[in-house]
Amino acid sequence: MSRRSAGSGRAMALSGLRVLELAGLAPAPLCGMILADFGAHVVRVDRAPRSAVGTDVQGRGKRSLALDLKRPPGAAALRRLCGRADVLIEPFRHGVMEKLGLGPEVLLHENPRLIYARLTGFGQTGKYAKSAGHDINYMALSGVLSKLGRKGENPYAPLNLLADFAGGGVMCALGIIIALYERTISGKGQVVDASMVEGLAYLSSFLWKSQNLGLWNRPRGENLLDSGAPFYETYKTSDGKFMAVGAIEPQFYDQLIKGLGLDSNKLPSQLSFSDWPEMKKKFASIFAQKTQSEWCNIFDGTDACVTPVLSFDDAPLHQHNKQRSSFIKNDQEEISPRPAPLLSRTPAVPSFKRDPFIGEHTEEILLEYGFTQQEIAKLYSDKVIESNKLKANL
Ligand SMILES: C[C@H](CCC[C@H](C)C(=O)SCCNC(=O)CCNC(=O)[C@H](O)C(C)(C)COP(=O)(O)OP(=O)(O)OC[C@H]1O[C@@H](n2cnc3c(N)ncnc32)[C@H](O)[C@@H]1OP(=O)(O)O)[C@H]1CC[C@H]2[C@@H]3[C@H](O)C[C@@H]4C[C@H](O)CC[C@]4(C)[C@H]3C[C@H](O)[C@]12C
Repeated sequence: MSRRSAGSGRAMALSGLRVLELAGLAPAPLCGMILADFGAHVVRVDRAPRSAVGTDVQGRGKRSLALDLKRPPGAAALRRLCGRADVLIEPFRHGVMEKLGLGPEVLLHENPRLIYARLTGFGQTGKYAKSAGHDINYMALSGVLSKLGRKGENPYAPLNLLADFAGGGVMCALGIIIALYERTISGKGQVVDASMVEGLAYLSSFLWKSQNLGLWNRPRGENLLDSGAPFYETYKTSDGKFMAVGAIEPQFYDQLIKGLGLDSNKLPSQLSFSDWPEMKKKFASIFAQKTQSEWCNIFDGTDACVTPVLSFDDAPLHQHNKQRSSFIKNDQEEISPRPAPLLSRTPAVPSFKRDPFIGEHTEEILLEYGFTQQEIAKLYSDKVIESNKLKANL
């Protein structure tokens, strides 16, 4: 397969890599989208019979094949596809793939080079391996949720960003890349058991390993980085917007104090925990006196570590983000973040086309993977695959 991405003419880091992503909820689609953004040929294997609408809003750069895995010819078709793929991403709880006869021992036996990535909440073993769950449950089990939240309040889940996407989608992509690198040496594939509980726990290594520093020994919401400190907080401005303050180091804290028009000689020391609640009130009353843009005029260009809290409407329009083209607009005028990180020679070149409809590429994918027209016709007549050309052409 070409080392160049279709349409862009530029080489991408993962060009030529064949990925099969079994359609799932949120984390696996992100994992597949990252690989696609960096040049992999990602096929999303959707369910047939297909539902009226898909749930994948992260289908950028992917193609869709609609296949009924519950029927033996459908499972057999996936086995054949896996025979020619580099990576399989499966997002079901433990046991589902085995029940379909598509467990790792089967697929790796047929293609020993396959990277079989299993992206789950609880992992492949253990008491909860077969239990349903969502981001908040995985966060809870990792220990991390207990650290999140304001003083006196219940633990608070910051959307489904941490377990689903950081500990799940991104960690799984990392596992796949590590396994692919190792395959260049051994020639062998392997199973990646990507548990979101463990992915997030690993991500929180800093919290675990800094416990002896005394950074977290106060109750939730009363520590340095968990909204306890006045210099690591958000503050409302006079126009109802917010500023984010992260002035941790003394030299940056001094600049914060200066920008707020305060005299450091008349204030308690920065790390006087008992004064933090009062200092917060003081900072809040000062921030409330000016608009967000007035505060930006004061703090931009300083090292006070003060930035505006931007809405989704405002973030793409901010001068800094515009200067780096940090957000992109696709052919449907939808705005989303540009893939990160930026690679100097082989950056990601995200697709600007709309996401695929379920089953839009069924036939072309099967042909590409070596199925004959007769075999495809049989799969159609057996109702094992579906095509969605009509909708795609509307
Ligand atoms: C954004 C919303 C999603 C929120 C995410 C949430 C916060 C999360 O945490 S996601 C992470 C969930 N956990 C995991 O992924 C861990 C691993 N997986 C699991 O544990 C489980 O899969 C499960 C618990 C998540 C689900 O369990 P379930 O019992 O359903 O599934 P499994 O046991 O795994 O088994 C799967 C079965 O399916 C069969 N299968 C699979 N593929 C095929 C196939 N090709 N053919 C045939 N059969 C197949 C398989 O064999 C298994 O069968 P058995 O059970 O018999 O063994 C979004 C949630 C809803 C979205 C909205 C909605 O969709 C409507 C709109 C749609 C529109 O397009 C977009 C807007 C929407 C409003 C949409 C918006 C968002 O996407 C949502 C809100």
